[in-house]
Parts: sequence; structure tokens; C-alpha cells
Amino acid sequence: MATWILNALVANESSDKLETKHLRIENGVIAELADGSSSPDTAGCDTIDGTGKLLSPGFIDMHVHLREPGFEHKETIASGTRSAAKGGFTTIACMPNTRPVIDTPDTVKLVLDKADTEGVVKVLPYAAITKNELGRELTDFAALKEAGAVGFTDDGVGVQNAQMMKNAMALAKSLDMPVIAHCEDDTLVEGAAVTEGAFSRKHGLKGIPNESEAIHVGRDILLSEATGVHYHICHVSTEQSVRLIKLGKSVGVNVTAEVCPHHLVLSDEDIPDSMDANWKMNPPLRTPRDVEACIQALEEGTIDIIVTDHAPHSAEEKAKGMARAPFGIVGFETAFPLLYTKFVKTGRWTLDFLLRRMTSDPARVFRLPSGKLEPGAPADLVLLDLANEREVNPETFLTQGRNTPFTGWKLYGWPTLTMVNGRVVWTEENGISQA
Ligand SMILES: NC(=O)N[C@@H](CC(=O)O)C(=O)O
Ligand SMILES: [Zn+2]
Repeated sequence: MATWILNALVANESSDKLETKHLRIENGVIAELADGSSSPDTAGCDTIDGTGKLLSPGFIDMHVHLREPGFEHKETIASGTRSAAKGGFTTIACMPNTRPVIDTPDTVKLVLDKADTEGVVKVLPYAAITKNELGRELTDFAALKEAGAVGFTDDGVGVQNAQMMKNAMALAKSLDMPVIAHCEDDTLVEGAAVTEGAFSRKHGLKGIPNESEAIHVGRDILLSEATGVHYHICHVSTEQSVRLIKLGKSVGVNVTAEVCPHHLVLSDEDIPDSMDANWKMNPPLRTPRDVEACIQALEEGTIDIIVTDHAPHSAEEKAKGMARAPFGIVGFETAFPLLYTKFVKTGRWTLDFLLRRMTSDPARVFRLPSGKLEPGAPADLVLLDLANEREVNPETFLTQGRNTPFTGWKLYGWPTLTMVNGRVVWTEENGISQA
């Protein structure tokens, strides 16, 4: 049976005016995108009223933490994918810093099986570069690829040893797989929770310097050049990293990069003096100068895509305060409204620009079939309400995490319906639909 989404608004590359379209879905795939002036024959079809709503490919988030196995008190594949669906995400790539670490084919399969039975959006597992993410011994890349891993990363920590990283890249290249790197030199960051900047100086705190990230970025771009691997840089946060990525791209290195909403809308100067640990994440909120450099890097294509780095922690863990709480904030349920309100409503970006960085660009960078409103693409879709302002209220989140610095922010651009492979998985009205 076919489904029609009728009278929805679609963003357009060449102008900021939205166009009305009807979209037909058959067998889980987009079958037709018809002009709004046509009158489709919907006899015998399901229909969804898209009037006044923006229709976009479902968002793709290539950096998330689902915490399962092992940290189910923070999040599960069930709760994390529900949160993703509510945020308009239809494909998410989960990080291997679980317990056990996703470093064996069995653990990859466990995540894929759980996602299949308990998840509501598509889950792509990354596998670790080194066993237990300890940086000592490479995992079995070929077997992990065979089991379904989509890339290799030790996210949560940097790979400290350059030869280890070079070996990892050469092996990944031979398997046509990407290496995804959390860039951080441990010797430069010991014991710090916030960036080196106005906030750390004001409170007499040791800061995390920009070089701790950029040193790995520079090192790994050279290693990527030497090995030819597709090297993707996690959560870019500094001006120095941007400069190095730009240089790498200019000489043809196969490097891509991502940035998180919080690094585009907050700086260290926004951290409250109360030292609330909901403002603590890794990399930390940087200076306003770094924020502007990251925004411009995204605008000029030096940074390719937007990811959330959704990193839920329990309230108890975050209550330990700035110095002792774990790094990380939740991201799925605020990502699009934040960026839409901050950059599109203010006229700095077109709607099409923002949507591409969250849909077709991640699909291109990671060679995924989704991310487009085109016949033949999977019917992974989201409808969004651009007209109504609403306050961020963590009590309404579907993630188990309440760790957000955005409580009370008034935003536009809230999802109203999310569909995966042609099946409605979440609506604003009825919440999650059980299969
Ligand atoms: N980003 C974070 O602040 N935390 C992440 C780890 C990571 O992505 O580096 C986590 O797993 O909690
Ligand atoms: Zn990370």
C-alpha cells in the first residue's frame, strides 16, 4: 500500500521560498515527489497531512552515544533511538565507548540485534580502533567490518601513539573503511574541565588548551595523506583545527570533519558561575573566536557536517559538579530547533544550507543511501513545525539524560512526525508508535 504526504513544504536550493509538494511512498521507498499544484489520486492510500509543515529527509547523526551495552543507567538503545526519532533523526551512528567496548564482532552484532528489536531508527555501529580503547593493540578490523561496523574510532579518547594511528589508517584503507578520530593529546589536558579562556581565568581553573585538539588534527591529516585513508575528525572546536583541516583539504587529503550544535551556539563565556556540569563536555565550550571560526568553517565547507555528540549521563553523575562530573550533554531533541532558530531565522543561513549539513552531506561523506527527497531513496523523513515557538523542557525528553545547558531556551523548528522506511515511528501527537 502507498502513503501520500500531502501539501508539505520543501526547501529549495536556489531560493529561500518553500515549495508545496506531495510525496508518495511505496514499499518503504520514496516513489514520487509531485508538484503542489497537482491533485494526486490517493484512493486506497494512507495519507498524512503536511500542510504548513516543512518536509525534510530524516536527519543523519554520525556521532552519538547510546551507552548500551553496560551503561544502561545513562541510556539504552531503546531510549536513545526514541530520543533520536523525536529529534527528527532517522539514522544515527553510535560510538564504541560502551562496557564492554564495541571491539569484537559479537558486540557489534549485539548492538545491531538490539537496534533491530528495540530501536526505532537506523543504528550504524562504529567499532573501536584499539582493544578496550586503551591505545595498545589494534582490533580485528576485517572481522569488525564483516560484522557490520561502519568505521573505526576510539571516541572518548584520542589515540596517543602516532605509529598505532598510522597502522590503523593503513589497515582501514585496505578495507575501504574510514577512521573517525576524537582528537586529544592527553599530555596537554590533565585534570582540566573547561577550555583555557575567560571562564577558566576568572575562576582560577586549569584550562584545556586548543592545541590539545589541533595537535592530533595536524598529525592525523599527515598520516591520512601518507596512507590515503578517509579520515574524519570528530567534534571540531578550535580555530587551529579549522586552519589545519583547510590546509589538508587544499592539498587534496581525504579529510572530512564534523561540528556539534553546542560548539556553534555557546562559548566559554556563557558558562554560568554556578559551574553547572551541564555545561561540561569534551571538547569543551571554546572562546567566542573559536565559535566564529567553526561557524565560518561550516559555511565555507572546511567542516562538512553537523553531528550532536549526544552524550547522556545520569543526574547523579552530573551532580558531582564541574570538576568531577563526566563530560557530555544530550543533543538529539534540541539540535535542529537550536540551529534553525539561531542561524536560519536570523538570516545567516538558508534553510537548505542547514538541512544539507544534517542530511545529504553526512550521507555523501559516509556513502549512505538516505538523506535525499528523491525517488528510490529510503522513505526516512521528518515533518517540522517552523511557526511555533516552544521552550526546551528536559522533563519532556525521551532520552534518559537530562544533561542539557539549553533548559528554558525558546526555539522554533520542532519536529512533528518522523518516518523510517515509510513507517511512522514518532508523532508529536501520539509519541512513539510500536511496531
Ligand atoms: N563528548 C563528551 O563530552 N563525552 C562523550 C565522549 C566523547 O565524545 O568524547 C561521552 O561518551 O560521554
Ligand atoms: Zn569524542
